[in-house]
Amino acid sequence: MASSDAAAAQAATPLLKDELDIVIPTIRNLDFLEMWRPFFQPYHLIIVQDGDPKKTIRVPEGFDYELYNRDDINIIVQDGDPKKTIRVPEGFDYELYNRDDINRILGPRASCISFKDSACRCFGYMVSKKKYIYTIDDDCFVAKDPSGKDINALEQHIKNLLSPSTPFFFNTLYDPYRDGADFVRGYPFSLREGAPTAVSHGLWLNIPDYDAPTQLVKPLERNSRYVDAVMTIPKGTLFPMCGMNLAFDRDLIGPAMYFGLMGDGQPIGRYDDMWAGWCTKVITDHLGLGVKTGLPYIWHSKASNPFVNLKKEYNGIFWQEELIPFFQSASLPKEADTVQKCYLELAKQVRAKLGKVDGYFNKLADSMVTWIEAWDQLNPPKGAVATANGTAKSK
Ligand SMILES: O=c1ccn([C@@H]2O[C@H](COP(=O)(O)OP(=O)(O)O[C@H]3O[C@@H](CO)[C@H](O)[C@H]3O)[C@@H](O)[C@H]2O)c(=O)[nH]1
Ligand SMILES: [Mn+2]
Repeated sequence: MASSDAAAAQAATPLLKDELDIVIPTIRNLDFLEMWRPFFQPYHLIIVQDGDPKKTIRVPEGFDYELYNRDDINIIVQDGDPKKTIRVPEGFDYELYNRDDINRILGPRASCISFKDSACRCFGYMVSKKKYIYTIDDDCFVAKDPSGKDINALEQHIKNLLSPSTPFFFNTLYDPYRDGADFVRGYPFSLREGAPTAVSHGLWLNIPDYDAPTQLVKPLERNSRYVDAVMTIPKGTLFPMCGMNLAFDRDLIGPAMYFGLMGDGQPIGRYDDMWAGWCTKVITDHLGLGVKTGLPYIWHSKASNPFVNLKKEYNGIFWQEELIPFFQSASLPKEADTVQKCYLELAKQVRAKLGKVDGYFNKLADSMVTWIEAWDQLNPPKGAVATANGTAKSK
C-alpha cells in the first residue's frame, strides 16, 4: 500500500480502536449512546447495569449488539438485579454482564464488587482485555467547545494518555506536549522527557460534580467555564477523582482502580471514585507515573438528588478528614514495584490505621485484597495460565 494510502488508512482508523474499552455504569436508558455514536461506535463498550431488574432499558433504534463474543466484544456489566432485561442500541458490539455473571465469573470474590452503586463499574475494568479504559456516566452528553464544535472527549483522553506527564516539576504553561505549548524558561531539561501518563481525568460542563452540602447550598449553580487546559497533578498532591469522565492505562494502573465497597449494605456511597483516586495517586507517585486533569469536557446533563446524596455521603464527609491525612502520609516500600504489590501494601495500612476509625475499613481492606486476587484471576501475568481456583501459574 502506497505510503499516502497507508497514511489515509491510518488517519481513517480511530485512535486505539482495538486497544480501548469504554465502561458505562447504568440505571437509565441508553439513548445517550446515540449522540456519542460518531465517537464511540468503533470502540468496544462495557456497560454495567444497576438498579431495578424489571425496568426495561430504552435504547435508540438502529443499534444491535452481540453477546459474549469475548475476543471482539463490548462488555456490559449489569449491576442490580440480573433478571432485568437490557436492550442496547444496535450497531455497538458489546457483551452484557449482570450480577449472576459477576458471581459466576468471580465466585465468592464477587463480594468485592459493589451492588446498586456506580462503583460496580470497576468489574468492567477487570474483565476488559484492552490496554486502555474510558469510563463515562450515562447522563454525560457530548459537550460543545467555545466555537460550538462537538467535543470528542474520547479523542482528547487518548491524546492525554499517549503523551507524557510532568509530575516532578510544574510547567506554568500547563501541558507542554500540547500543540502551541512547550516547557517554559527555567524548566529543567533533565525533566523534559516527562513520565508515562497513567490517568486522564476529564471535567464537566453544566452540572458540576459537587458533594451534597454544596449542591444543597447552590442548587442552581452550573459550570459554564470552559478552561482550555490540561495539567499534570504534581507528585505528592492528592485530588478528588471523579469517575464521570475518566480514562486510564490499564497496564500501568488498572489494579489500583478499585472503586471500593459502596451502595447496597454499605455505610457509604459516592466515594467510590474518590477512594480509587486516592489509592491511585499514592501509587502513581510511588511508581513515577503521571495523572492529568482538565480537558476534555463532557456535558453533565442531570443533577442527582442532593438529599439522597447526603445520606450516601454523610460518613464520607466525616471520615475523609481522617482519610486524607492517611493518604498524604502513606508511604510504600521500594520493594513494592508493581501496582498489585503497592495496592496490597496499602490494604495492610488501611487495616492498621483506618480500622480504628470505623470497622468498615477492615471490611474495605479485605475487599481490596479480594479485588487484587480477582484481578489476577482474570488477568494472569503474561505467560501464566489461570487455574480453576483462580491462581495463575507460569506455563
Ligand atoms: O445505583 C446506581 C446509581 C447510579 N448508577 C450509574 O452511575 C452513574 C452515576 O450516577 P448519577 O449520574 O445518577 O450520579 P451522579 O451524582 O451524577 O454521579 C456522580 O457520582 C459518582 C457516583 O459515585 C459518579 O461517577 C459521579 O458522576 C450513572 O451512569 C448511573 O446510571 C449505577 O450504576 N448504580
Ligand atoms: Mn450524573
